[in-house]
Amino acid sequence: MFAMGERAIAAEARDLVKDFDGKRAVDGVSLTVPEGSITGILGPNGAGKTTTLRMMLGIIDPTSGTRTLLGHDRPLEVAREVGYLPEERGLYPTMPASEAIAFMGALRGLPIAEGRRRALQLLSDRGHEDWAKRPIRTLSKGMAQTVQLLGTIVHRPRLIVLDEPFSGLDALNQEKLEQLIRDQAAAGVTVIFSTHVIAHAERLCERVAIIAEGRAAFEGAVDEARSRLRPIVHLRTRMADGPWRSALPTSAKNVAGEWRFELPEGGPEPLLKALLDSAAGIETLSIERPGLHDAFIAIAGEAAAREMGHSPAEAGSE
Ligand SMILES: Nc1ncnc2c1ncn2[C@@H]1O[C@H](COP(=O)(O)OP(=O)(O)OP(=O)(O)O)[C@@H](O)[C@H]1O
Repeated sequence: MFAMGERAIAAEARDLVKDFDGKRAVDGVSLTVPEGSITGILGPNGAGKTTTLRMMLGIIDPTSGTRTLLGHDRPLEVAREVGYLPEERGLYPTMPASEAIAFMGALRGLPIAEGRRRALQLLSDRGHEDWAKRPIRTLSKGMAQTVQLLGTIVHRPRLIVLDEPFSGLDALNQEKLEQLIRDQAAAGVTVIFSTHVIAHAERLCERVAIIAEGRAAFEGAVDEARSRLRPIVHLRTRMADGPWRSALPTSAKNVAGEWRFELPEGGPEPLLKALLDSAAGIETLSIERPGLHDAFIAIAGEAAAREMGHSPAEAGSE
């Protein structure tokens, strides 16, 4: 394993390409995942997120490009140290929940007796001890998904890869999942997850890869994506007009009485001085840092953003 600055790298992809039947599904995606970080792969449906994750895990081979997982360039060699929640959820319907968790651990080399012990612990830590004996088919979809998620971490992997883990969960369970992801990262586990909901990535991720039409439009720190955009000024004044207007950039737009514009390079002081000198009467003034959603639009374009479930309301009902 090599380092990025002072940090070890848990996973890395370089120029991954995947063709299916002559059609390019992934077109040169690169990704650097520092150990212990939470990294999001963001993009609309069909962008190539699942295919990228499968290549990184070694489930499929890339047409070209390279990847390393926990220092190995044959990812399956480290399968026991990896947890994977695939997009297609599925557990044996007749298996009791605790058995399903232990079984998933056994598939990754955890002795079944230890798996059973940990399964009960994982369930009771979350107040779900009553689920333990219930066959999967008697659980709701969200409950079954939680069980599958616990099965993904029962063998205490160093790296977990979650494909669209939030979809199918209600708002409360999405929040619990966010906490689980944070707890895992705090314990030193590296987390990679894919999503088409920007809000989850914004709240959780240190780094993101924005994928649109198979290409990585951006890969790096969330802060770096956001800092590509200038802060936005919102201003309301009592006076509709006055000499202060010449301090506004020409691109300023007035939306229902409120001026909106990018903070000029020179910072807010010249504007503030002009407003005060000409007694514009400031009613409201705010300078907002753009969010990841604004950065996503700037990087991947309006069309890709429209395909994403980006509003908080949508994020809650995914
Ligand atoms: N096994 C396959 N054979 C043929 N085409 C495939 C295969 N797997 C994926 N594709 C195609 O590759 C493209 C990217 O799919 P992928 O599942 O990676 O996207 P995604 O971003 O994960 O989207 P979603 O969230 O909808 O799964 C799509 O056009 C898909 O139809």
